[in-house]
Amino acid sequence: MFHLAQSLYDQWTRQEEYSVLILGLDNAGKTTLLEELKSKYLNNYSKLPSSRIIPTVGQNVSTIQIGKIKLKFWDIGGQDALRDMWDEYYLQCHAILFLIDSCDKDRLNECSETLKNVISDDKTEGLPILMLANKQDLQIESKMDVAEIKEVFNKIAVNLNASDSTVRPISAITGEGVDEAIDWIKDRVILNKSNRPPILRK
Ligand SMILES: Nc1nc2c(ncn2[C@@H]2O[C@H](COP(=O)(O)OP(=O)(O)OP(=O)(O)O)[C@@H](O)[C@H]2O)c(=O)[nH]1
Ligand SMILES: [Mg+2]
Repeated sequence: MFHLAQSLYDQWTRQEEYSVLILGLDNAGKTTLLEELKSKYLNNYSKLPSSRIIPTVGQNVSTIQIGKIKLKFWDIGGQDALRDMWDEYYLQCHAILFLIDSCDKDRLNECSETLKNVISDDKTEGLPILMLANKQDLQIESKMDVAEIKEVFNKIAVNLNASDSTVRPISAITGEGVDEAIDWIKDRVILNKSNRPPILRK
């Protein structure tokens, strides 16, 4: 009887945990975004100043609580030589955040080809993909607006049959658009949970 009660209690108190991969070219702002998430959603966390964020070789991981679920973020290095390792994470994740540097027109092609590789991998099939047009706070001439970025990136997602995707503006530095991005991800991983079930944590 005790064991039954214990197992029911365990089931009620367990929380669903979903993994979210943060991908994008080097310099897109992935680690800056993770820092912003930690400072917004973790108690007593002081954000690293931008000057102390260095290019990622490997990964940074952090878990935040959003309502009743946990979102575990994996920020992976985006340098060319590191991108071959991304696919090792695909089967374990529940959603992808793909960051685009809105001010780097010169690398738009490299960026879109990189996204194509991610979406066309069988292991990402059916995953929600949120494309974030980052660095919207910068007021420089070369900045692409969200409509321009949508024009390129929505087409990629549609042509490659990404099941659920959208493009949103964001600034990882000021935090503008971050709550909306998290809401989108939270809703989508829950909607997709029969395809990619969460891990249950005590
Ligand atoms: N103005 C502005 N600068 C940003 C923003 N996000 C990131 N940056 C800057 O962009 C540069 C690269 O940021 P990172 O967070 O290190 O980029 P990353 O995608 O993690 O790069 P890798 O680790 O090499 O893959 C840093 O100088 C950041 O301060 C943003 O929203 N606005
Ligand atoms: Mg980084």
